[in-house]
Amino acid sequence: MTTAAIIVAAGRGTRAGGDVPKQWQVIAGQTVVEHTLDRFAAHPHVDDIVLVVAAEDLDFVDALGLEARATIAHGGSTRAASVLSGLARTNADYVLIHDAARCAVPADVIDRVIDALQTHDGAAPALAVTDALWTGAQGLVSGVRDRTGLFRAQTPQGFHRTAILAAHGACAQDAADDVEIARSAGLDVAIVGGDERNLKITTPGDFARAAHHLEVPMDIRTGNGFDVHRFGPGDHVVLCGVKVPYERGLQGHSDADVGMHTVTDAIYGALARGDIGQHFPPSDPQWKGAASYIFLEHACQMARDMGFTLTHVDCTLICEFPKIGPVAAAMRAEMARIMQLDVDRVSVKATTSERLGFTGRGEGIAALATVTLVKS
Ligand SMILES: Nc1ccn([C@@H]2O[C@H](COP(=O)(O)OP(=O)(O)OP(=O)(O)O)[C@@H](O)[C@H]2O)c(=O)n1
Ligand SMILES: C[C@](O)(CO)[C@H](O)COP(=O)(O)O
Repeated sequence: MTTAAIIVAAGRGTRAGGDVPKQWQVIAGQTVVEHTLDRFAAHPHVDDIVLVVAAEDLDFVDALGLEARATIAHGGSTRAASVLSGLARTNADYVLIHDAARCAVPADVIDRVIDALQTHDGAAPALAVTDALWTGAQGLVSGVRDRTGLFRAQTPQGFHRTAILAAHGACAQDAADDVEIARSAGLDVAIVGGDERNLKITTPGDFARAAHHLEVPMDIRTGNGFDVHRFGPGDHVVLCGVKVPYERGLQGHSDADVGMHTVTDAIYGALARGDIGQHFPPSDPQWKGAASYIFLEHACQMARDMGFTLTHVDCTLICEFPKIGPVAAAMRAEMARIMQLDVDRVSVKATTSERLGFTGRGEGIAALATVTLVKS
């Protein structure tokens, strides 16, 4: 059995307000329609998607490249007409008719509708009314109604395609939803569990409520860096942006700031965007003697451009001399300034290698770094 989602998005959204109809407004990083498409595209039992849009909204479809994500159908002046237009564009066995404006529909609601279609002509999610129900007039409560057996209807409303197509054909007037049309044709429609997150954006306040339910997956990345520079003639070294007097200097094409290079490489690593040599080739004369903050600022800007926030940096310098302890606070402050980070998110520490190896013999300085980047 095949299943198609028919997402109706041809309304004008008059109650929601805004410069464009609600389904084309952006919440949580993308348009309402794109969130809704994501939900159905990610569902393992949905084989096909038909998106029904108003003819005057085709520019949005083009701009967002939605033809690549769904079959596009043209909507009508009523919701029922839009549904009928969508039904004409699929041959699937089951159809799930869904409001584009319910953009946070959870996958298990879709599951329950599809499951119930194995034993019913139709199935739709709903929530039992739990609040007391009153009638009112002139600002006063005029009566109480029994809430027993009352439900708040949601979508997707699922049906055997041929059955709902025939029901629409036989229904002369508009209806609130497809369940009403199905029932007027005598189809049995099962009620399955709905979900409060499956709200329909209807009024302006609903945008923030829906955005709250859209789970934007957090992307957390760590990157590591390692670098070595050899000692040579000189009277100071530059480490993590701080000039430290010493009897020798570090050799390198740039200012040889081994700490800053290591952190820069760690950021490129977390972004999977190569390394410092790739962005600033040693063969390029313009970087001869360059201050290394240029490299670090480039990596930080690249992270921002890719939507990441740098949240933490830990850099370890490995050397016997010069002693790092007295200048570590200045190094943290300078690194934090360049990276636009709070200083309590920047660690610079040092260790010796117990006089072992090239760092132990005082031939050079090595540095290690770990950084954390977050996109949410
Ligand atoms: N002629 C129509 C009317 C509505 N819809 C769609 O049906 C869903 C539910 O309708 P509703 O929330 O009432 O949307 P609008 O008609 O756009 O809202 P309003 O009544 O505030 O103008 C929405 O996704 C809407 O885009 C549609 O495809 N075609
Ligand atoms: C289909 C529906 O979402 C069920 O709750 C609803 O009927 C759509 O539109 P309405 O105009 O807000 O009733």
